[in-house]
Amino acid sequence: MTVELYTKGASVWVPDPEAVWASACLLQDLRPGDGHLLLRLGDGREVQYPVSPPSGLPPLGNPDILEGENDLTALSFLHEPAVLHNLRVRFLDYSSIYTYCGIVLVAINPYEPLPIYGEEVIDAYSGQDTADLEPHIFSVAEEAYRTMIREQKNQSIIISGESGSGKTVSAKFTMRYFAAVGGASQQTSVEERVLASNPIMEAIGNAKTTRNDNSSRFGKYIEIGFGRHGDIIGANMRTYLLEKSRVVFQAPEERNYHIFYQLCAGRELPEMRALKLDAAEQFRYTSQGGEASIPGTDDTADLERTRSALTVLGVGSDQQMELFTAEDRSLAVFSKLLGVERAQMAHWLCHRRLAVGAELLVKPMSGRQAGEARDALAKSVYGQLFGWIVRRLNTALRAQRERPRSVIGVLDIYGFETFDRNSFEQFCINYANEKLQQQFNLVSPMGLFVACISWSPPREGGPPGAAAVQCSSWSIALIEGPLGLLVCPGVQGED
Ligand SMILES: Nc1ncnc2c1ncn2[C@@H]1O[C@H](COP(=O)(O)OP(=O)(O)OP(=O)(O)O)[C@@H](O)[C@H]1O
Repeated sequence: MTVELYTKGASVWVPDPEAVWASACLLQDLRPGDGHLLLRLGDGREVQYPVSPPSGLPPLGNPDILEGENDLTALSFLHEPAVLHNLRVRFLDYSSIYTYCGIVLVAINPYEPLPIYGEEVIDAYSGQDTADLEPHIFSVAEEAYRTMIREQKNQSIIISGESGSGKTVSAKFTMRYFAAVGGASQQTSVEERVLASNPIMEAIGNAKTTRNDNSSRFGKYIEIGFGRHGDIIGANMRTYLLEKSRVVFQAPEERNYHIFYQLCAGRELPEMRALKLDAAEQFRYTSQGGEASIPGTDDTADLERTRSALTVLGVGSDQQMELFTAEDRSLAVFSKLLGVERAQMAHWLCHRRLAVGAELLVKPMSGRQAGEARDALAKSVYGQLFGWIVRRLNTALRAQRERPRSVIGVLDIYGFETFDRNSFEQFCINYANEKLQQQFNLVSPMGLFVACISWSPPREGGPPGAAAVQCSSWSIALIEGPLGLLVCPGVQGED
């Protein structure tokens, strides 16, 4: 900070226990040798604020004319209070959840449906220069689409943020956008199939956590393939790091994967009776979290949604039943469903084989060891099923007529709940450079970034987003180079 800027009338930000940062006005110039600033706070109080120039000075406020700027990089002073204040003004005063930060789009989770994703909005962004339009997730999608068409180069959109911040919803909106702008020229059902993959992946890979009722418990990278006319001709999905431990253990107030509750809820349907299921409360693997149902969620209706999406993707009802017949609490039913002899299953769940020299010994396991073996089997079966479904979806989504000319990849990545500047930079290095470039083999790995932000947990009854821009534990990562500045939530905490 330049000491000369601390003149009478200038505004500064000072730490505040309530509001995190409070604006204050300088009542006199800072003179050489001064050990404090004379400030007037927002409530009218005059205070002497200790300083130690040149480095120990409070951050300067931006000129009023820049209040609510739609691009953070346009601010004269870019620091934590300036960023938080600007996002807060945009969110609370302008009802804008989106703000640019150079090539990064910052998205605040509104936690309520907004009327800003309809077809008329897609039309407004389609074919437009995004610099002329308000920040929006569609502007990121449009930018990727236009650049891909113009430069015939693959593009990528990286969506990151903490759990519950809105990554999956943002990724879905980008796909909806591509389906709308890339589907009109040819009457193809590819875009329908791309969208149909969402409910299926949510059923088998999402679960209720204490932070998010519909939390994706796996990383997802979806590549949409476009033909020479810019139309969607196929898609491919890669998943990684599925949280398999959830299959056998859930923390209080959390659930196992949605599909289990959907199947239990639909157990009375004629076609489901063969599964011989009970209520979810009756099974160890679906009841450890306590509450088996989620207010506002109808598991039976969701089962229908999952099944019709499977049908759209060409998984017939017989095959669907094969998928669902994976587990049951009763050994007899379980063995029958898996097609394994019951006595053998019982034996090998309770015994293990040891090689001692040239001899093979069969030893009984303790109760704990047998429980662990059962859990390991359950996790493995679920992991295999998950992989099978992803492969099956990819077959249904694969481009049929021609090889895609170019692709847009959307990476929806979770698990950075406590990332600070260093770990975020590490994330960028790992995912933006190495993984995207080498593993995903993208031509243009430094794509567009969407940073989703929210507060955690959402505050009941509070004004949406208010806490988001006040949370003291947030950190700001200043990333040099093409990323510009990214605002990311720091460790969990409420104001
Ligand atoms: N743009 C939005 N408009 C309305 N509601 C939203 C929006 N984004 C997120 N939400 C709400 O927030 C919830 C959590 O969002 P989402 O599931 O996308 O988070 P996430 O970052 O993918 O979390 P996780 O990492 O746990 O999967 C959604 O179920 C939805 O209710």
